[in-house]
Amino acid sequence: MPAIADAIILKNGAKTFQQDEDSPTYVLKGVDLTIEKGQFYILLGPSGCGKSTLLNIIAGFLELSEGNLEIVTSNTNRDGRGFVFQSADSALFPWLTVEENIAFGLKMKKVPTEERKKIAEHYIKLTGLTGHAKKFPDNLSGGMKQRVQLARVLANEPEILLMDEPFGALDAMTRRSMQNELIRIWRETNKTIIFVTHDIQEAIILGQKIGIMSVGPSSKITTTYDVKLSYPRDLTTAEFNDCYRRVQAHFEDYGI
Ligand SMILES: Nc1ncnc2c1ncn2[C@@H]1O[C@H](COP(=O)(O)OP(=O)(O)OP(=O)(O)O)[C@@H](O)[C@H]1O
Repeated sequence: MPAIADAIILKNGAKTFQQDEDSPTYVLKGVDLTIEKGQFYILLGPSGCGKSTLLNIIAGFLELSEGNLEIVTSNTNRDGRGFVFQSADSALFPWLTVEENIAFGLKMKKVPTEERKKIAEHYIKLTGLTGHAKKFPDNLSGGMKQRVQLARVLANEPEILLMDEPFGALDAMTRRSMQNELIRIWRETNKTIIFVTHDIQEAIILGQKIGIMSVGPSSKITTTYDVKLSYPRDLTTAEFNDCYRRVQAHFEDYGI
């Protein structure tokens, strides 16, 4: 048995949305991907290349047109995967408080009230929401709303977190602090994370491994890049800049 188990293995994955079988347009084609358990993996690529499509396939929201996807979790249903959307506004229920939003999935699973409360409290603390439990989403900042969304996903105890540009709509300072928070939470929970972004700096701040996608159509992961820098990562160092240049060079090869 390998020391580190694989969590996600995709072989020769392809996706086409076109119904016309004679001339299918492939959004994704020939995608190979292996993500280890506990790894922080970044899917990095230009706008429209198919990052969200690939993440949605891994989430089980979309079917592959070709290829084979293996998700290895001890949980056999979709609960093994938790999805954090780009917009917390559309993901949260505005008529529920922070703690009710976080406990919502548990309520649906008929977890007893006391246990629900305990679990919600734990994730409120973990995501830095202490003191905000009784507030409604409309009374929270964008960063706080994303914390609630993350807490709600974590409360369902997924082994794999799938995050689709979750900080894309935040201002630069909030975004930086959320990146730091996410690294802390990842290290405390040992989750496998797949994080989609088109921002090279964000990819290097967060990821252990970066899967670089080519421009679509027929996009695939052309290169994987191991980021060897220790956490927390310092953007001002020569090592960080060197890493940035190397990743950027992959895109320059494609004229982006
Ligand atoms: N349901 C769909 N039906 C038809 N085409 C789709 C559908 N979903 C996505 N596409 C197309 O697939 C391509 C990839 O879209 P996708 O949203 O996955 O890219 P992305 O890399 O996540 O983009 P962005 O960074 O802008 O969010 C786009 O050309 C898009 O128009």
